[in-house]
Amino acid sequence: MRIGLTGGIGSGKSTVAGFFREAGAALVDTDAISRQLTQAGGAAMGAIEQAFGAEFIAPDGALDRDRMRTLAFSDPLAKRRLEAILHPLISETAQRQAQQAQAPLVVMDVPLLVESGRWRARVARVLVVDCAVDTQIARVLQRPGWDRPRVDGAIAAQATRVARRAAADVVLVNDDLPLDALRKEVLSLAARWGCETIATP
Ligand SMILES: CC(C)(COP(=O)(O)OP(=O)(O)OC[C@H]1O[C@@H](n2cnc3c(N)ncnc32)[C@H](O)[C@@H]1O)[C@@H](O)C(=O)NCCC(=O)NCCS
Ligand SMILES: Nc1ncnc2c1ncn2[C@@H]1O[C@H](COP(=O)(O)OP(=O)(O)OP(=O)(O)O)[C@@H](O)[C@H]1O
Repeated sequence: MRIGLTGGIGSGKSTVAGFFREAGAALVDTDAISRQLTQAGGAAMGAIEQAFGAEFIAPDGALDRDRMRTLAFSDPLAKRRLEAILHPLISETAQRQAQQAQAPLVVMDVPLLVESGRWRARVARVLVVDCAVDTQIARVLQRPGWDRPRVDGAIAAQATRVARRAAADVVLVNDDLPLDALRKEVLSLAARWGCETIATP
């Protein structure tokens, strides 16, 4: 069974994905695919340099993520140009990884599942990790390279909580939830969706 895992920036998707992996699910992580495509020599780098110029390439040949983050989360047109390059490549790679996965449950971690029309038909269920915007902001501000305007820009560029929850088959509320309680909820979902949990939930 294939499920889509989504949520706003900093909601806790990667944390939830890690618990699914613990339960024996295979993970397809579109953020990780995007980072591979934009490493030095990555399949998207030629088109990115052509579209944005050499100043967006770091000295090691990878995408200059700090510079692109600043641009993409303040300039919607630039973000769309970047997505036009990356999304078809991310989509193709994610489909291939999902087809090759052997596990009974395949979890596709797609931050933009609700925003982009292409994912819903590919998954049997949509699991949304939801939390308050203030929680998202506090979590993302802990990361190096992020400041308040960038966090606000990223949140504004994503679906609203209401839209995301409307697209959900299951919502995991991840505000003030101890990690162990979150883990238990994920292990029981994994069991429901076909994983024999290896740990006692
Ligand atoms: C703008 C970039 C360079 C910022 O890089 P950075 O290392 O800071 O972030 P990272 O890639 O780890 O993403 C972190 C989070 O940002 C949010 N985010 C990323 N891309 C987007 C986007 N196009 N629109 C809205 N939010 C986004 C997601 O919540 C994601 O989980 C990078 O996110 C990027 O290349 N984005 C375009 C590709 C994309 O749309 N990826 C989403 C996977 S479908
Ligand atoms: N229930 C929780 N209790 C404590 N900390 C949490 C909880 N859930 C998530 N976090 C922390 O919040 C931060 C963001 O979580 P995570 O990286 O899983 O979010 P994400 O949705 O994958 O983010 P992004 O959209 O940027 O990829 C991490 O440092 C994580 O450890």
